[in-house]
Order: sequence, then structure tokens, then C-alpha cells
Amino acid sequence: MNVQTKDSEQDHGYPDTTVGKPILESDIKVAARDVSVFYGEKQAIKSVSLDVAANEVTAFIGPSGCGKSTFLRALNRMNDTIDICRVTGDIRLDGEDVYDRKVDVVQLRARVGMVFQKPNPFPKSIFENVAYGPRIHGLVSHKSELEEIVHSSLERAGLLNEVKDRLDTPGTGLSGGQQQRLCIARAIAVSPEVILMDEPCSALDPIATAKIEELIDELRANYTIVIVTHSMQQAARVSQRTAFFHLGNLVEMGDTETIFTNPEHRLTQGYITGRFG
Ligand SMILES: Nc1ncnc2c1ncn2[C@@H]1O[C@H](COP(=O)(O)OP(=O)(O)OP(=O)(O)O)[C@@H](O)[C@H]1O
Repeated sequence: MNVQTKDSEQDHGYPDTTVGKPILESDIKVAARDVSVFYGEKQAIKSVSLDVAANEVTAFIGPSGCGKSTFLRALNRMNDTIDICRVTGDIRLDGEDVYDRKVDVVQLRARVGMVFQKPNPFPKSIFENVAYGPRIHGLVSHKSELEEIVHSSLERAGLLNEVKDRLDTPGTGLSGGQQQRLCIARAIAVSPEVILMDEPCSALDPIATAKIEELIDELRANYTIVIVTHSMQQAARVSQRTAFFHLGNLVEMGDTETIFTNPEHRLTQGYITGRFG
């Protein structure tokens, strides 16, 4: 393939570039503008602007330490839990300022749920893992409603059939892949709009990974998903849009096919063809 690329390093500061199919204004779920993230003096994200489209899977890729997880965590203010971390710029969810002082972060994290690298079920039963969120958010008034939410969340997470006869056994007794689907069920149970996934398959074997990838594809009908992944194959398989980060900068973002077949920047091309990373 002969791809024409720009040498973004010469364009001092990797100008953010959108390539391929644009996102319609009406489809924007999350809009980030000029977002910078600092850990103390160190700047981990440098003035990044990008849009996340509703009901799509957006993949964040880039070499280790480029800031993918930091940027992901900025989207639901997970970074607030780190004392030395400071976020500047503007992040909007359906047009609402996520960092507005009036925002209740607990509510925000229900709207923008998160699934982590290592499955982290609570040391409680399978049922309680999923029931916990709806209960603390006051989403149910009857036991039957709670049971309905637990069942439908496990169903949507593709786990119900495997666990329906042992809902009162510990979530930690499941296999790694099942635990990760339990964590997805737990995120779904509070009716999120966006699900952030930080390398959700990195601790899983190929079969469990394939199941999660299938699930991600199904979930996008109802949710907006952002996934950080080290696997370019995974980004290519599951996402409709891909953003490539390098040293805290967004180098370019576009529909996944364009990013993988016709990137604008030499750095993107180098990374996706495995020349560095
Ligand atoms: N809690 C923290 N305190 C200080 N620095 C941090 C913290 N978390 C991340 N960093 C730094 O911020 C930069 C970006 O890290 P981040 O984890 O976001 O990158 P990443 O692209 O997700 O990396 P990886 O692919 O290895 O997970 C790195 O230099 C990292 O050392």
C-alpha cells in the first residue's frame, strides 16, 4: 500500500486531525475541547479536542504512556480521585459541562460507567454485584424490580445463562472472562449512556476476549462505548472510530477503516504497521 503521510513532528505539536467520515453534529455524545491533564507538574494530555459519536465504539490507541487511560478517565471525572491530577478544557456530555461544579459525580459516573483492565467484582454474590448500583442510586422500589434489572443486565452482558442457577454464589468464583462480563453487567445495571472500557480484555484468554468483543458489538446498539486497547486488531474489529495518541497529543482520529488503511500522519502509519510502539 502506498500511503501519503504528513510528518506531524515537523508540524510542531501534532495538529489534531480528523480524517475520513465526519461525525454529524446531531450524533455527538461527548465533545472534548482543548483538554489538558496534569499530574502535578507533568502534562499527560496536551490540549486534546475530539468528539465521541453516540452508539458507536470509539477506540483509543497509541504507545504505552501516551495518555489513553488518562484521557478516558477524564471523561467521567475518574481523575478527580487522584489528588495531584488537574484537568483543564471543556468536556461535554450531551452538551452539559461534565466539570461544572453543580455536577454530582456519582450520578455522572452512573451515566458514564467504567469497566477496568482487571475484572474487579465486589466480594459479594453475583446477584449483589449487579444489584448494588441500582440500589444505591434508588432506581428500584420493589424486590421484583431489582430482580428484573439484575436478570436483564446479566442477559445483556451475555452471562445470564451461565450463572442463572448460582446467583447467590460469589462473583469472585467466576472465570476471568465471566468476571469481566459481570463487571459489564454491573455497569449496565444503572442504565449508563456511555461505557468507558480501559483495556477490558488484557487479562483474558482469546476465547473470553472474543466473547467480550462480540458483546461490545451488541452493546453499541444501546450505549456509546469508548475503549482503550493495546491491540490494533481489537481496535479494527470492534470500533467504528479510532483516535491515535502519541506523547499526550491526539495525532489523528477518524473512522476506523480510514485510520487503518489511509492515515494522514507518518506516526499513525508507523504505529499501526508495528514500526514503533
Ligand atoms: N496517577 C498518576 N500519577 C502520576 N503520573 C501518572 C499517573 N497516571 C498516569 N501517569 C503518567 O501519565 C502518562 C500517561 O499515562 P496513561 O496511563 O494515561 O497512559 P496510557 O497510554 O494509558 O499507557 P498504557 O498503555 O501503558 O496503559 C504517563 O507518563 C504516566 O506515567
